[in-house]
Amino acid sequence: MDDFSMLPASADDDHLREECGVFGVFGHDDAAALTALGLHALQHRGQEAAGIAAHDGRQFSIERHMGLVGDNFTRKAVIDRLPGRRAIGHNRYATTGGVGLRNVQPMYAEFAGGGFAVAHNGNLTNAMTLKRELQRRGSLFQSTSDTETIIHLIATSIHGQLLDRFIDAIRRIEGAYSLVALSEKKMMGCRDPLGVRPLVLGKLDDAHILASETCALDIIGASFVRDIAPGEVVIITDEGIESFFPFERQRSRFCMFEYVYFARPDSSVDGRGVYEVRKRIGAELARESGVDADVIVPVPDSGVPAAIGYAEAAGIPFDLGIIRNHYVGRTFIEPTDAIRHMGVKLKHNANMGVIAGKRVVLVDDSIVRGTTSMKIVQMVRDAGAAEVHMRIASPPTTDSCFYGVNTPEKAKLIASHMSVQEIADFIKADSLAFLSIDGLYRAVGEAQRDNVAPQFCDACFTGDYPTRLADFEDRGKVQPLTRLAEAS
Ligand SMILES: O=P(O)(O)OC[C@H]1O[C@H](OP(=O)(O)OP(=O)(O)O)[C@H](O)[C@@H]1O
Ligand SMILES: NC(=O)CC[C@H](N)C(=O)O
Ligand code: SF4
Ligand SMILES: [Mg+2]
Repeated sequence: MDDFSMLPASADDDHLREECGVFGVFGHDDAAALTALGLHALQHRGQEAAGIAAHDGRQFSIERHMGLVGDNFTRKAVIDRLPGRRAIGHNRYATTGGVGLRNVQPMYAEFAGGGFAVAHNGNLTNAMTLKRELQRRGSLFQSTSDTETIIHLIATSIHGQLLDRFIDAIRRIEGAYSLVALSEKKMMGCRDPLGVRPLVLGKLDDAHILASETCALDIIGASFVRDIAPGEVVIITDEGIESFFPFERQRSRFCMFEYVYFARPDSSVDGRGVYEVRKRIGAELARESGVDADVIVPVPDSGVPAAIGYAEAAGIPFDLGIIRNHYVGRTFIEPTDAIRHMGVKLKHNANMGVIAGKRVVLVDDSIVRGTTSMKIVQMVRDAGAAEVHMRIASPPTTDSCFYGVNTPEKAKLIASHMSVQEIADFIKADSLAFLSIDGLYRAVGEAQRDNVAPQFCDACFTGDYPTRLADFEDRGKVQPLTRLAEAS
């Protein structure tokens, strides 16, 4: 039993988790197969479940499965069940509602005007509030996901045309959303007015493609056309592509953590190459808090580009002093404390030859609860390091995300209640330093953070949320809205 609870809700896991990936193809004979490939490239954004909805000009077909794309969408029989030249897909890591199949996307509904499927990356901060209102007016929800709210808002809109109903719906939701949707005649894409989550437009022959990141265009050989702009709605039909801006223009607030951790390094999101930004982050870190050392060692995988940038700027050799087991996923779930403590060893091991007798600088992208850092510092010491210095390629993570990244609640974030020195003592490092917030802004090409009108969302480092958090403020007053066990 669970309610329609808004994150942070991942009380029992260790790390920053993923978010979601969205993908869509309009106008290609192999639409479903291309979507499966796109989702495979976006697998790092969500590993709990995946789904594809296709349309063949006559009817919709949908396949939604728990687990990885590679385990569910590689068989020809599955792809054959998704006929048509249009398809959208989704990789999920839950942020609102449980992990069960009924919350897996794309979500599908039948409106008076026809079928409609939608895939959402992000998290709505007023979904619970809207859901209560919609239920009072008679809406019957089938899931506990925030995304379903969008469907009910479209269904109950007073407007006639789907585009007007869609715009009506997105004007009522708050928070972060990159959406890809499919109706009988159109594929639609949009980003929330602050552009918190990424969405790019691509082209493959005559087909239009929408994807969370450019790595999903690369895998199918599509060319990158442009980013969808914050607050933009694109409508793709057989006649071509049209663009609408239904919101008042405001300064965008793209998620800084996409650059720090989430996006794939070979992607470009919101106009910047992720790998280059991460290397610049590492260089800023070296300039801000350099230390005498013999070797720079990344904590794989996400610490690697920053460590390369650090090593280049510091003029100290880079080496792979920690090896990662690739058969442990990015989000290995460790259900108990005892197993959790084994967890990091399952994933990482020290490469003794690189470390023994050396003064080591370890570079990781972030510290969430401190579990990874503590284990890795110990591992490197056990491998014979003379000194172990930890350098973190982002500021301390002090606040939870409400915009589609599954973070532990604030109290579980080590930096919410410990100073840098206290964290250094906790992880038993000889020294510890985080990147400054202005260092992070410099790495993405800004002179510094504009504290009056910040150029990015950086709320997990600053607590400065770019939208109101209606549901969270309401928490405690809200009764559970489902009696159905979440797993079903
Ligand atoms: O302080 P903690 O709670 O231990 O979390 C921090 C770690 O979590 C993330 O890595 P993760 O192992 O999730 O993924 P990665 O392999 O992509 O780096 C992040 O890169 C840090 O290494
Ligand atoms: N991480 C995400 O982007 C999740 C999308 C949506 N909020 C869900 O929980 O399904
Ligand atoms: S709070 Fe952090 S992770 Fe969430 S959208 Fe903002 S910058 Fe990204
Ligand atoms: Mg990591």
